[in-house]
Amino acid sequence: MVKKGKKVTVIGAGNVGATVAFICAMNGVCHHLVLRDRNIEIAKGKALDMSQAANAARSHTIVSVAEDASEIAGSDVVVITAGSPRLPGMSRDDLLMINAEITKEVVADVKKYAPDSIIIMVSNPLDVMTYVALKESGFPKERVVGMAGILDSARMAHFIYEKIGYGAGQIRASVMGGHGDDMVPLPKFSTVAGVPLTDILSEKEICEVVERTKHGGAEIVGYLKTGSAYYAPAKSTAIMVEAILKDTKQIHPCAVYLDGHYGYSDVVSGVPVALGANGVEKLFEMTLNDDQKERFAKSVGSVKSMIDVLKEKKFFD
Ligand SMILES: NC(=O)C1=CN([C@@H]2O[C@H](COP(=O)(O)OP(=O)(O)OC[C@H]3O[C@@H](n4cnc5c(N)ncnc54)[C@H](O)[C@@H]3O)[C@@H](O)[C@H]2O)C=CC1
Ligand SMILES: O=C([O-])CC(=O)C(=O)O
Repeated sequence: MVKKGKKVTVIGAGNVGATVAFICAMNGVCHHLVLRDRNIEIAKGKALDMSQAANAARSHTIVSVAEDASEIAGSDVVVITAGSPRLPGMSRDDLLMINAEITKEVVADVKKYAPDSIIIMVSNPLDVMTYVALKESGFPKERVVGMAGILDSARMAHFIYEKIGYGAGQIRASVMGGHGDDMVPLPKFSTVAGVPLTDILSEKEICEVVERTKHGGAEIVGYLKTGSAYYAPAKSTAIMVEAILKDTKQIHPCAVYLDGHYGYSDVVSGVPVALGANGVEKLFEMTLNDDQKERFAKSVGSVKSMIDVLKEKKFFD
């Protein structure tokens, strides 16, 4: 009997989505990778190009296009990157209404054709879109998870490296909270090969790293002009896909539904979770000091206020 292979669908074959697909195809993370986009021609061209790259890489991953939504059936993981990116001068929150409508539309297909999948949400504003995906799919909270914390932590690690000039690849930075201007970098939980960051950098240098991390996305938008970052976002997303498909149960910061955790309910925010075959296998509640609690409260509050805007507009009815 032929064993069923792992299937990953990426909805939104733009910069982030296509790069996620490319990384997964090159690394043979799944057997079948499906691209879906409202622009079918672009998706077809990219799928063909990637299929040829997979052959060059001797990867077993088959890349195809779902011209009809029904072709996403049987997906183990669905990555949603459909939506508009921001342009210079915009905040992620400015994408709220346009991307909420797109998310609602594509999640309806996921609910109908891939009801047993795990959704990895990427579109911005990330925490609110993860909430929208959860509510519109009706999936258990463990099967809807947003990508942001791995990216924000990687950015912080890079900025730490730029300050100290050594330890590349050994820096473990920690960021929690929402993926917005109020995100919560945690220098006290960050280390370089186990050496606390607070023993390596001065308070002023740490403040500079924290501020640059908070605006890490905008910095890249400022250079690219026509959209936002995609290499680090795509790699961060592929790490989540792999953790789920390989059932690694490794701990990553991800955006998940809080149900009393850290004292918050009915909201999504970034916290450390173990990812595995069931999606979010475990959520970790870290002991925060007063400053960290205050910053986390502000971040959760920003996400809640956007969810309230959607509720006021009767978006979920
Ligand atoms: N969570 C995070 O850390 C990050 C989130 N993002 C977000 O990811 C999203 C995608 O960014 P990019 O790939 O750079 O944008 P992009 O514009 O390159 O790609 C978006 C794709 O979505 C497609 N699309 C739009 N509506 C659709 C629909 N209804 N059905 C199917 N496909 C649809 C478009 O045709 C396009 O190909 C943006 O919202 C961006 O803000 C980007 C980087 C990091
Ligand atoms: O900055 C943006 O708009 C895209 C994003 O979320 C990021 O790169 O962190």
